[in-house]
Amino acid sequence: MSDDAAPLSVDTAVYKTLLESTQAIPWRIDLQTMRFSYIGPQIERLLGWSPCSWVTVDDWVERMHSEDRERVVSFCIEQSRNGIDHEADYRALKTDGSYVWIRDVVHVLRNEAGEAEALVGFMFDISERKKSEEKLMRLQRELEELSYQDGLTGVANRRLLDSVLESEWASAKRAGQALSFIMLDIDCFKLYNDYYGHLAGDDCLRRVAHIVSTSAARPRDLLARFGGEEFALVLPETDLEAACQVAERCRAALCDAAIPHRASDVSHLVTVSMGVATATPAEGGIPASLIEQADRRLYQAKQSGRDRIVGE
Ligand SMILES: Nc1nc2c(ncn2[C@@H]2O[C@H](COP(=O)(O)OP(=O)(O)OP(=O)(O)O)[C@@H](O)[C@H]2O)c(=O)[nH]1
Repeated sequence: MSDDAAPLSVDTAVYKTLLESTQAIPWRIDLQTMRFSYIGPQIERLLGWSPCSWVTVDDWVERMHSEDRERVVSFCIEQSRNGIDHEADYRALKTDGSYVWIRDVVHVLRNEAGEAEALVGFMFDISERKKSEEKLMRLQRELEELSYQDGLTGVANRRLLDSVLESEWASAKRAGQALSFIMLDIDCFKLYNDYYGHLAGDDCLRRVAHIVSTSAARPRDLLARFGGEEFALVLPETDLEAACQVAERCRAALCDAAIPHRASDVSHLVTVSMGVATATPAEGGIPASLIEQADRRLYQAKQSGRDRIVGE
């Protein structure tokens, strides 16, 4: 601006016009009476409530989603009492019963003596932003789930198995309880692929995964694809005898499913071999030792003819 420019005339009407032409909705609350001394007319376009229906702070509180109310109101009261500018996100009720996400940006106004005398603020409609945030969070969750899932069978993958085994090992150690692990391998699966084709092999893997998952049904039991045609079951708070019973259930369920395997050396149906191991984790032990033991027993099951369970 040049030195000889005319001074700007400060006109309340100009400010009012400016304020009321923004997307954001301005408001003012007198701290002594806790009443609205002003609210922009835009509020009616956004929520449906006419400006004259915003009388006291209770109108603001009552038109807030009940799930947000306690958090937002206590936060805003606390900040206002301490004379701190603040922001709060909440869902505001519309006259049609739906809700709009609002971000309220609040500034504490003080008198000349420095005492807080009013709150002024702007309400911003952040519904679109919230929708994008929620979508992003949903995508993130899906991505997380996918990164722990075996793409072919839909059961947990090796990564999730390792992390669950680690945490179950720690909790078994704390509680002094048994933790069991079953390693399960489909018999003569190479011959299955050779005979029926790789796609049928994939389908067989999916069916076996489903059957085994229904045989170990406690909430903390975990079935994972260990790799190739091998699956693993983590069974917390389960001793060897109970784990062998779970293994037996898997075998019986597979037998009931009667998936043909004409090329098998063992049977005319798909069969599995299993190695079962149990530990009561102690100081110094590691989860990998449980996998190794189950793997050794699985090898014994294969060596001694397949279609069997070795648990000791
Ligand atoms: N269809 C399909 N086959 C797979 C997959 N992953 C591994 N395999 C096959 O599984 C077969 C495993 O063969 P082997 O390790 O020789 O074991 P096996 O033929 O089951 O013999 P035993 O375990 O000794 O009874 C191989 O032919 C792999 O190609 C998969 O995702 N889909």
